[in-house]
Amino acid sequence: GAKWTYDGPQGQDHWSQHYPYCGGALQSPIDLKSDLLRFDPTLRPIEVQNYNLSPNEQLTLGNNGHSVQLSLSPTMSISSLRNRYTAAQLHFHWGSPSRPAGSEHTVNSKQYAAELHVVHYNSDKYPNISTAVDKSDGLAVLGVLVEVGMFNPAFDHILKFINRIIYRDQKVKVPAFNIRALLPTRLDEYYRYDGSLTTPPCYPSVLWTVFRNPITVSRQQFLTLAATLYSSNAQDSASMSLSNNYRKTQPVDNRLVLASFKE
Ligand SMILES: NS(=O)(=O)c1cc(-c2ccccc2)cc(-c2ccccc2)c1
Ligand SMILES: [Zn+2]
Repeated sequence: GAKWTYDGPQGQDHWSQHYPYCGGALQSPIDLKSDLLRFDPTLRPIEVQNYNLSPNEQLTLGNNGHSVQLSLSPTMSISSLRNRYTAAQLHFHWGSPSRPAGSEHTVNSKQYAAELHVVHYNSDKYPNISTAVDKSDGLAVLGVLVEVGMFNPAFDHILKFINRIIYRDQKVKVPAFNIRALLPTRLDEYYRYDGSLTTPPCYPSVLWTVFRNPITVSRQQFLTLAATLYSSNAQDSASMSLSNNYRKTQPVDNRLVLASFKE
């Protein structure tokens, strides 16, 4: 589709001109405000299957100009939802080297340094992700807030290859690793709401699960993520840094935002 950016003339305030859903209802991300939350005791712990991939398996790490994304094995899934959701890819959103605040979801207006999204599609109902992406029960995304703190060994399985994909459309095969290690320890504490893709075409097709507890990466790891990639391709004369690739929080309107835990 038409190229879109996070800032400038094709920036997020203009997305709806080419992508009408971006100006519609059920948009993501949102601010997860305590006084909005409703505790729901029926929300079960998230159960993932086969996230512990073998290093003999290879995944594709790529720079799509808007984020760094890692393809995932179709043996991976979420098994605790009404339907089975099969993993497709994971990617990140982050701030900039000078401003480590680039998460998409915020908690009581606090913006974290970055956010990890693990994208799954409803494989009980749809044959592949392309048919699922615009269906109201099509996608389930696990959101993980990222803050700067302790070094994260799992995150380094991605970072050590990032200088191979500095330009848009560059890809590299990397050994798989335990993707579960990128999630927080507790999968029983999370926020849950109906939302959308946070990038164009902004389809309102995502069952969002944002874990309460952030993961940490070291300051050096954050700087590597935020300062290495370009959104421009190798041929472009003017290189554009890939940073601040987060959408601003959207109106909650009359949506229910559930929490699996009591504050
Ligand atoms: N942020 S997100 O989770 O809502 C998201 C989901 C998917 C997505 C991916 C596969 C199938 C279906 C949806 C793609 C992106 C994306 C990010 C950067 C550039 C382009 C697209 C972002
Ligand atoms: Zn995302």
